[in-house]
Amino acid sequence: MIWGRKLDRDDELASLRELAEGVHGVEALFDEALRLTWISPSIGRLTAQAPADCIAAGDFFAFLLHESDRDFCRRMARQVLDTGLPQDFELRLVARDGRVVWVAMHWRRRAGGLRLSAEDIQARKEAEYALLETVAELRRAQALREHYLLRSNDERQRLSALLNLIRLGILFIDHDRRVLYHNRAMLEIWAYPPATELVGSREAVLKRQAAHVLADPEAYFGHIDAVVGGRESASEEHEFVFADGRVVTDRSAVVQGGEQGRGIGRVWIYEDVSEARRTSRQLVELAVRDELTGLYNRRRFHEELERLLADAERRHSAVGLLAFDLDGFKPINDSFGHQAGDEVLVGLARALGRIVRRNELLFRIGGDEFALLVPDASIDELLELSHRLLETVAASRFCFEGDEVGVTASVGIARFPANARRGDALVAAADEALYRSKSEGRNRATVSGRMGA
Ligand SMILES: Nc1nc2c(ncn2[C@@H]2O[C@H](COP(=O)(O)OP(=O)(O)OP(=O)(O)O)[C@@H](O)[C@H]2O)c(=O)[nH]1
Repeated sequence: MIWGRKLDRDDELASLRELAEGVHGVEALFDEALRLTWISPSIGRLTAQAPADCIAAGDFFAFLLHESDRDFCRRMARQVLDTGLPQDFELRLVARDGRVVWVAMHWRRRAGGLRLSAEDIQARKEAEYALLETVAELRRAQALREHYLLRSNDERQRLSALLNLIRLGILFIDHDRRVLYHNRAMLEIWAYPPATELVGSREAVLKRQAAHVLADPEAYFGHIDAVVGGRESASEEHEFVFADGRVVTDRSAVVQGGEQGRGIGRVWIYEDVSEARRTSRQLVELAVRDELTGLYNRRRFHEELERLLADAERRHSAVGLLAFDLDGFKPINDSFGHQAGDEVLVGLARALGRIVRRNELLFRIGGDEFALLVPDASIDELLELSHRLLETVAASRFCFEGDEVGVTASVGIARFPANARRGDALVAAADEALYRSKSEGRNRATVSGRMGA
């Protein structure tokens, strides 16, 4: 029987060897001390080591296995020896040139030792590594995207807070003429209730509101069509007026970006300039008004004179100039003080303001000198006006320190084009006539005798 068993084992070994020579994977046999007793030639293909060298090395584990896997593999092999239960696991061999080769090992008990079948899984491991690398890459990309998304959300929040604080109205319209963004100031300027949400609304919705609140909606829509239809990427500042009197400006620009740089829409910026316009009007008024009497001053006199003469030249009409100066004004200053003189000037300006017509312009040229410009006036009308003026001045009475005082005026009359064709010559002609009134006794009007030149 013993012989018979030995014969069986030898036969088995022989046939196993024969089989193993031809198979692709590695087959190996170990004795009870875990010494390698035989290994198939295919180990050469895997590790470039000859079977005889593997056996001669003594310690299979130290000779062929990756350093990190040796202890584990020894432990498992011993376990198979002890328990008789087969074990499958994957680990790394190290080839002669130092290359690492992954193999799937199958250890099982056999009479007198262990049998190992190992299969090359390097290609699968590489595929797995590549897959893991791709997954890791994807995760990194996703993490990066999430990071940027978070940052862009933060950025958007910051921008939106900023845009809601500024006083400029901002409206962003996309290519389909829908609202993409607006800030709070835009709602205020266009008189929407504060919580109105316009994002997604069509331009037609905005036009309905505009028709409601603008002084001249049609003119404004014409402007919008011209800007949008024009080729300009940025529009000039345009001023328009609301029905409630507010003055607003708009500007717009195409926002670049999107596919092939065709622009992603148009941004409109609105500014309520009512206050600024009011202030600049007031400043202009201040510059052309006499501070004491509130009448137009010398500067405005010259502007209006030139304007009226140009107009009369075009229309072949006349312009009358009444230059007048108070008589006996200085003694009021001297007797009752400058303040009293001021009151006389203010009182007379008020009284004279009541006798001039809408188209006649009254000026304080300086000191106690005044002027009246009268468009389209005949000489008779100018004389008649001069007498009313003289009467008004003479009839004005003032009371200082219990004394009633008054002044008179001397008037010089000149006409365009009869006495002069230019502004400075007309002023000189009127002054000349005024001087004559003074020298001939005051409180009178004299018509210029100059010939127009
Ligand atoms: N209170 C006051 N006096 C002024 C002002 N501007 C000029 N005057 C004074 O007005 C006076 C003008 O002088 P005149 O024209 O010689 O005075 P007048 O007494 O009317 O003399 P005639 O024109 O020759 O009749 C001067 O005493 C100036 O100081 C002003 O704004 N307020």
